Amino acid sequence: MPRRWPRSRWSVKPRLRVNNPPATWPQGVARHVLDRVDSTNAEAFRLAPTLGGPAWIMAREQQAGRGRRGRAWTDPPGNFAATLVLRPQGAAADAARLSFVAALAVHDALRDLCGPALNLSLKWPNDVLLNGGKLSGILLESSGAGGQVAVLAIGIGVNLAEAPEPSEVEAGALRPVSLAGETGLTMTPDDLLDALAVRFDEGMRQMAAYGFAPIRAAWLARAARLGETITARTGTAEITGRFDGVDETGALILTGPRGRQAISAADIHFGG
Ligand SMILES: O=C(O)CCCC[C@@H]1SC[C@@H]2NC(=O)N[C@@H]21
Repeated sequence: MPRRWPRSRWSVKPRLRVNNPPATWPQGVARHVLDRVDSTNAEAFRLAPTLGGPAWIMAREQQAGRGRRGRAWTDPPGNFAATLVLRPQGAAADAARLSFVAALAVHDALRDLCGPALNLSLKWPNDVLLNGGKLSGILLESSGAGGQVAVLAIGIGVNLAEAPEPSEVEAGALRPVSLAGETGLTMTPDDLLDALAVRFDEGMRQMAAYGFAPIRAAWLARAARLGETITARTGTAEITGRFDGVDETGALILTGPRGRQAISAADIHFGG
Protein backbone atom coordinates (compact mmCIF):
# COMPACT_ATOMS: atom_id res chain seq x y z
CA MET A 1 0.00 0.00 0.00
CA PRO A 2 1.25 3.53 -0.69
CA ARG A 3 2.48 5.28 2.43
CA ARG A 4 1.97 8.76 1.07
CA TRP A 5 0.77 10.17 -2.15
CA PRO A 6 2.50 13.26 -3.56
CA ARG A 7 -0.37 14.42 -5.74
CA SER A 8 1.57 17.29 -7.27
CA ARG A 9 3.87 14.90 -9.14
CA TRP A 10 1.35 12.21 -10.01
CA SER A 11 -1.70 12.11 -12.16
CA VAL A 12 -2.54 8.42 -11.95
CA LYS A 13 -3.14 6.36 -8.83
CA PRO A 14 -0.65 3.47 -8.55
CA ARG A 15 -1.82 -0.10 -8.82
CA LEU A 16 -0.01 -2.27 -6.32
CA ARG A 17 -0.69 -5.99 -6.16
CA VAL A 18 0.51 -7.09 -2.79
CA ASN A 19 1.28 -10.71 -1.81
CA ASN A 20 -0.63 -12.00 -4.80
CA PRO A 21 1.58 -13.82 -7.30
CA PRO A 22 -0.04 -13.67 -10.71
CA ALA A 23 -1.35 -16.78 -12.42
CA THR A 24 0.69 -15.50 -15.35
CA TRP A 25 4.06 -16.67 -13.96
CA PRO A 26 5.79 -17.99 -17.12
CA GLN A 27 5.50 -21.70 -17.73
CA GLY A 28 8.69 -23.72 -17.51
CA VAL A 29 10.52 -21.07 -15.47
CA ALA A 30 11.54 -22.02 -11.91
CA ARG A 31 11.15 -19.59 -8.99
CA HIS A 32 13.58 -19.85 -6.06
CA VAL A 33 13.31 -17.47 -3.11
CA LEU A 34 16.13 -17.60 -0.56
CA ASP A 35 16.26 -15.97 2.86
CA ARG A 36 19.92 -15.02 2.58
CA VAL A 37 22.72 -15.35 0.05
CA ASP A 38 26.13 -13.87 -0.69
CA SER A 39 25.20 -12.88 -4.24
CA THR A 40 22.27 -14.13 -6.31
CA ASN A 41 24.61 -14.13 -9.33
CA ALA A 42 27.08 -16.37 -7.47
CA GLU A 43 24.17 -18.62 -6.45
CA ALA A 44 23.05 -18.76 -10.09
CA PHE A 45 26.36 -20.33 -11.14
CA ARG A 46 26.26 -22.76 -8.21
CA LEU A 47 22.71 -23.84 -9.08
CA ALA A 48 23.13 -23.88 -12.86
CA PRO A 49 24.30 -27.52 -13.16
CA THR A 50 21.18 -28.68 -11.28
CA LEU A 51 18.65 -26.66 -13.29
CA GLY A 52 16.53 -28.14 -16.05
CA GLY A 53 15.55 -24.77 -17.52
CA PRO A 54 15.47 -21.05 -16.82
CA ALA A 55 15.17 -20.02 -13.17
CA TRP A 56 14.73 -16.86 -11.17
CA ILE A 57 16.67 -16.77 -7.91
CA MET A 58 15.64 -14.03 -5.49
CA ALA A 59 17.13 -13.36 -2.06
CA ARG A 60 15.48 -11.46 0.77
CA GLU A 61 18.95 -10.57 2.02
CA GLN A 62 22.04 -10.30 -0.17
CA GLN A 63 25.29 -9.87 1.73
CA ALA A 64 27.93 -9.56 -0.99
CA GLY A 65 26.12 -8.16 -4.03
CA ARG A 66 28.26 -7.62 -7.10
CA GLY A 67 28.03 -4.55 -9.35
CA ARG A 68 29.37 -3.71 -12.80
CA ARG A 69 33.12 -3.27 -13.28
CA GLY A 70 34.02 -5.08 -10.06
CA ARG A 71 32.11 -2.69 -7.81
CA ALA A 72 30.12 -3.82 -4.79
CA TRP A 73 26.31 -3.51 -4.74
CA THR A 74 24.77 -2.90 -1.35
CA ASP A 75 21.31 -4.18 -0.53
CA PRO A 76 19.53 -2.75 2.47
CA PRO A 77 16.54 -4.86 3.65
CA GLY A 78 13.47 -4.50 1.46
CA ASN A 79 15.41 -3.92 -1.74
CA PHE A 80 15.11 -6.28 -4.69
CA ALA A 81 17.98 -8.64 -5.55
CA ALA A 82 17.39 -11.41 -8.06
CA THR A 83 19.08 -13.25 -10.89
CA LEU A 84 17.63 -14.96 -13.91
CA VAL A 85 19.82 -17.90 -14.88
CA LEU A 86 19.67 -19.14 -18.46
CA ARG A 87 21.54 -21.67 -20.54
CA PRO A 88 21.27 -19.89 -23.89
CA GLN A 89 23.76 -21.98 -25.93
CA GLY A 90 24.38 -18.90 -28.05
CA ALA A 91 27.09 -16.41 -28.86
CA ALA A 92 28.19 -13.79 -26.33
CA ALA A 93 26.82 -11.01 -28.57
CA ASP A 94 23.33 -12.53 -28.38
CA ALA A 95 23.60 -12.69 -24.62
CA ALA A 96 24.57 -9.00 -24.44
CA ARG A 97 21.31 -8.05 -26.18
CA LEU A 98 19.43 -9.70 -23.33
CA SER A 99 20.61 -6.92 -21.05
CA PHE A 100 18.29 -4.59 -23.01
CA VAL A 101 15.44 -7.08 -22.59
CA ALA A 102 16.19 -7.06 -18.86
CA ALA A 103 16.26 -3.26 -18.49
CA LEU A 104 13.00 -2.95 -20.44
CA ALA A 105 11.41 -5.65 -18.31
CA VAL A 106 12.38 -3.86 -15.08
CA HIS A 107 11.06 -0.56 -16.45
CA ASP A 108 7.77 -2.02 -17.63
CA ALA A 109 7.20 -4.20 -14.55
CA LEU A 110 7.60 -1.16 -12.28
CA ARG A 111 5.15 0.77 -14.47
CA ASP A 112 2.73 -2.17 -14.36
CA LEU A 113 2.80 -2.06 -10.57
CA CYS A 114 2.93 1.69 -9.97
CA GLY A 115 1.12 3.17 -12.95
CA PRO A 116 2.24 5.16 -15.98
CA ALA A 117 3.02 8.36 -14.08
CA LEU A 118 6.14 6.80 -12.54
CA ASN A 119 8.94 8.93 -14.02
CA LEU A 120 11.20 6.14 -15.27
CA SER A 121 13.81 6.19 -18.01
CA LEU A 122 16.69 4.01 -19.20
CA LYS A 123 20.41 4.76 -19.26
CA TRP A 124 22.74 2.79 -21.51
CA PRO A 125 23.42 -0.02 -21.25
CA ASN A 126 20.92 -1.19 -18.66
CA ASP A 127 20.35 1.17 -15.72
CA VAL A 128 16.79 2.14 -14.83
CA LEU A 129 16.38 5.71 -13.61
CA LEU A 130 13.63 7.24 -11.49
CA ASN A 131 13.30 11.02 -11.49
CA GLY A 132 16.75 11.05 -13.12
CA GLY A 133 18.50 9.11 -10.33
CA LYS A 134 19.72 5.50 -10.44
CA LEU A 135 17.01 3.14 -9.19
CA SER A 136 18.21 -0.15 -10.64
CA GLY A 137 21.37 -1.77 -11.92
CA ILE A 138 21.85 -4.94 -13.94
CA LEU A 139 24.91 -7.18 -14.06
CA LEU A 140 25.31 -9.87 -16.73
CA GLU A 141 27.85 -12.59 -16.01
CA SER A 142 28.47 -15.67 -18.10
CA SER A 143 30.51 -18.82 -18.35
CA GLY A 144 31.33 -20.81 -21.44
CA ALA A 145 34.05 -21.52 -23.97
CA GLY A 146 34.88 -20.74 -27.59
CA GLY A 147 32.71 -17.60 -27.72
CA GLN A 148 29.62 -19.60 -26.70
CA VAL A 149 27.71 -18.83 -23.54
CA ALA A 150 26.89 -21.94 -21.48
CA VAL A 151 25.41 -20.20 -18.44
CA LEU A 152 24.16 -16.63 -18.36
CA ALA A 153 23.30 -14.90 -15.09
CA ILE A 154 21.26 -11.71 -15.42
CA GLY A 155 21.43 -10.09 -11.99
CA ILE A 156 19.03 -7.28 -11.18
CA GLY A 157 19.07 -4.97 -8.19
CA VAL A 158 16.29 -2.44 -7.55
CA ASN A 159 16.33 0.05 -4.67
CA LEU A 160 12.74 -0.44 -3.61
CA ALA A 161 13.12 0.62 0.01
CA GLU A 162 16.43 2.40 0.38
CA ALA A 163 19.20 3.85 -1.76
CA PRO A 164 22.89 3.88 -0.87
CA GLU A 165 24.26 7.18 0.41
CA PRO A 166 25.71 9.34 -2.38
CA SER A 167 29.06 9.00 -0.56
CA GLU A 168 28.92 5.22 -1.17
CA VAL A 169 28.97 5.59 -4.96
CA GLU A 170 31.87 6.91 -6.95
CA ALA A 171 32.35 10.56 -7.82
CA GLY A 172 30.39 11.60 -10.91
CA ALA A 173 27.98 8.67 -10.68
CA LEU A 174 24.26 9.36 -10.86
CA ARG A 175 22.49 10.07 -7.58
CA PRO A 176 21.19 6.75 -6.18
CA VAL A 177 17.44 6.82 -5.49
CA SER A 178 14.83 4.45 -4.09
CA LEU A 179 11.20 3.94 -5.04
CA ALA A 180 10.07 4.66 -1.48
CA GLY A 181 12.30 7.72 -1.13
CA GLU A 182 11.20 9.32 -4.39
CA THR A 183 7.51 8.45 -4.37
CA GLY A 184 6.48 7.15 -0.95
CA LEU A 185 5.34 3.93 -2.60
CA THR A 186 6.15 0.59 -1.03
CA MET A 187 6.44 -2.60 -3.04
CA THR A 188 7.57 -6.03 -1.92
CA PRO A 189 10.40 -7.80 -3.74
CA ASP A 190 8.00 -10.72 -4.32
CA ASP A 191 5.53 -8.51 -6.18
CA LEU A 192 8.27 -7.10 -8.35
CA LEU A 193 9.65 -10.58 -9.08
CA ASP A 194 6.26 -11.80 -10.30
CA ALA A 195 5.71 -8.81 -12.56
CA LEU A 196 9.29 -8.87 -13.82
CA ALA A 197 9.22 -12.56 -14.73
CA VAL A 198 6.16 -11.93 -16.90
CA ARG A 199 7.69 -8.91 -18.63
CA PHE A 200 11.02 -10.64 -19.19
CA ASP A 201 9.29 -13.65 -20.70
CA GLU A 202 7.37 -11.36 -23.09
CA GLY A 203 10.63 -9.70 -24.15
CA MET A 204 12.33 -13.04 -24.78
CA ARG A 205 9.42 -14.20 -26.92
CA GLN A 206 9.45 -10.94 -28.87
CA MET A 207 13.16 -11.25 -29.54
CA ALA A 208 12.82 -14.90 -30.58
CA ALA A 209 10.06 -14.00 -33.02
CA TYR A 210 11.23 -10.64 -34.43
CA GLY A 211 14.89 -10.23 -33.47
CA PHE A 212 16.52 -7.33 -31.63
CA ALA A 213 14.90 -4.48 -33.64
CA PRO A 214 11.67 -4.10 -31.62
CA ILE A 215 13.56 -4.43 -28.34
CA ARG A 216 15.98 -1.72 -29.46
CA ALA A 217 13.10 0.53 -30.55
CA ALA A 218 11.28 0.06 -27.25
CA TRP A 219 14.49 0.69 -25.30
CA LEU A 220 15.18 3.90 -27.27
CA ALA A 221 11.62 5.10 -26.69
CA ARG A 222 12.39 5.04 -22.96
CA ALA A 223 16.01 6.25 -23.14
CA ALA A 224 17.22 9.23 -21.10
CA ARG A 225 19.13 12.02 -22.91
CA LEU A 226 18.66 10.71 -26.46
CA GLY A 227 19.92 13.42 -28.85
CA GLU A 228 21.76 15.21 -26.04
CA THR A 229 25.48 15.51 -25.32
CA ILE A 230 26.81 12.81 -23.00
CA THR A 231 30.23 11.41 -22.07
CA ALA A 232 31.32 7.77 -22.34
CA ARG A 233 34.29 6.74 -20.20
CA THR A 234 35.94 3.52 -21.28
CA GLY A 235 38.89 2.15 -19.33
CA THR A 236 41.25 4.16 -21.56
CA ALA A 237 39.35 7.06 -23.14
CA GLU A 238 36.70 9.70 -22.55
CA ILE A 239 34.45 10.39 -25.52
CA THR A 240 31.90 13.22 -25.51
CA GLY A 241 29.29 13.48 -28.22
CA ARG A 242 25.62 13.44 -29.14
CA PHE A 243 23.81 10.31 -28.04
CA ASP A 244 22.40 9.10 -31.36
CA GLY A 245 21.07 5.70 -30.38
CA VAL A 246 22.09 2.08 -30.15
CA ASP A 247 23.22 -0.12 -33.05
CA GLU A 248 22.12 -3.66 -33.89
CA THR A 249 24.71 -5.12 -31.50
CA GLY A 250 23.57 -2.93 -28.62
CA ALA A 251 26.61 -0.60 -28.86
CA LEU A 252 26.08 3.05 -27.94
CA ILE A 253 26.27 5.48 -30.88
CA LEU A 254 27.94 8.80 -30.10
CA THR A 255 28.51 11.51 -32.71
CA GLY A 256 31.30 13.89 -31.80
CA PRO A 257 34.26 15.74 -33.28
CA ARG A 258 35.64 12.40 -34.61
CA GLY A 259 32.37 11.51 -36.31
CA ARG A 260 30.10 8.64 -35.42
CA GLN A 261 31.49 6.09 -32.96
CA ALA A 262 30.01 2.82 -31.72
CA ILE A 263 31.01 2.12 -28.12
CA SER A 264 30.44 -1.35 -26.75
CA ALA A 265 31.62 -0.92 -23.14
CA ALA A 266 31.76 2.27 -21.08
CA ASP A 267 30.35 4.16 -18.12
CA ILE A 268 28.05 6.96 -19.21
CA HIS A 269 28.07 10.39 -17.59
CA PHE A 270 25.42 12.97 -18.24
CA GLY A 271 27.36 15.88 -16.81
CA GLY A 272 25.76 19.18 -15.86
O1 LIG B 1 26.56 -2.03 -10.96
C1 LIG B 1 25.39 -2.18 -11.38
O2 LIG B 1 24.71 -1.22 -11.75
C2 LIG B 1 24.80 -3.56 -11.43
C3 LIG B 1 24.29 -4.00 -10.09
C4 LIG B 1 23.65 -5.38 -10.12
C5 LIG B 1 23.23 -5.82 -8.74
C6 LIG B 1 22.44 -7.10 -8.76
S1 LIG B 1 21.62 -7.42 -7.24
C7 LIG B 1 21.21 -9.02 -7.79
C8 LIG B 1 22.40 -9.55 -8.57
N1 LIG B 1 23.33 -10.21 -7.69
C9 LIG B 1 24.48 -9.57 -7.62
O3 LIG B 1 25.47 -9.93 -6.94
N2 LIG B 1 24.46 -8.49 -8.40
C10 LIG B 1 23.20 -8.36 -9.09
